[in-house]
Amino acid sequence: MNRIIIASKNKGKIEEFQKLFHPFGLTIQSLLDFPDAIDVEETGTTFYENAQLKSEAIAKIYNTVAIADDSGLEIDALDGRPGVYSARYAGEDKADEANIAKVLEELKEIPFEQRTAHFTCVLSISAPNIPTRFVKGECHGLIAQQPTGTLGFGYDPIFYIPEFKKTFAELESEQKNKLSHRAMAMKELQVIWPTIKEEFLK
Ligand SMILES: O=c1[nH]c(=O)c2ncn([C@@H]3O[C@H](COP(=O)(O)OP(=O)(O)OP(=O)(O)O)[C@@H](O)[C@H]3O)c2[nH]1
Ligand SMILES: [Mg+2]
Repeated sequence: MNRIIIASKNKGKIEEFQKLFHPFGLTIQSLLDFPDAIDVEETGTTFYENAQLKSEAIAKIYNTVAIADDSGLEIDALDGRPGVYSARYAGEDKADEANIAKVLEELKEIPFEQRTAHFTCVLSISAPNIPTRFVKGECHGLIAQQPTGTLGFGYDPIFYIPEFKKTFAELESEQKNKLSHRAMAMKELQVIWPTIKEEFLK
């Protein structure tokens, strides 16, 4: 079995995974290829719990290897918010602009150098009747005072990387895919991939 399903409906994530999985030489599908796919309820309180809910549900339904990504932005001055609630921070319709506006409003009194934050990405890998495995990645930066850039998705226009003097939304996908939280989690996945391949892709 050389097909895996990314248990996600987020177009931004899926585009990144199509590139990040390129070296693995696998056929990558996502829930966007299955228009009737269920919405797995994210009832967990951690990235690990939510990723596991998504990958286990999809692995079971499609009888295949499924990888889920649960990720979010953790801002120090906001005690880690929006965290696991990043997608729906400003409401159930998951609107990126409204989420950004809410974060900027909450941080308006906080000086730039104190706006430290990081993205976290937890990937869970599931297949029927095999215990789920996890990898995690982080990427650290600062929250900008206004949105800049048009690339990427989510909070990318306000996530500023001091090393590049650019937000994620100003970086080409090749650059973001070298340093992002998702890229760091994929690096870990690459390390355990030989074992997983033996166990999961029989
Ligand atoms: O600027 C960003 N650049 C990123 O690289 C990134 N990664 C995650 N996020 C935010 O965190 C939520 C995840 O929530 P989440 O893991 O539940 O995903 P989701 O609900 O969007 O899709 P799904 O994979 O669950 O179908 C997303 O919606 C985004 O708001 C990002 N924002
Ligand atoms: Mg989600």
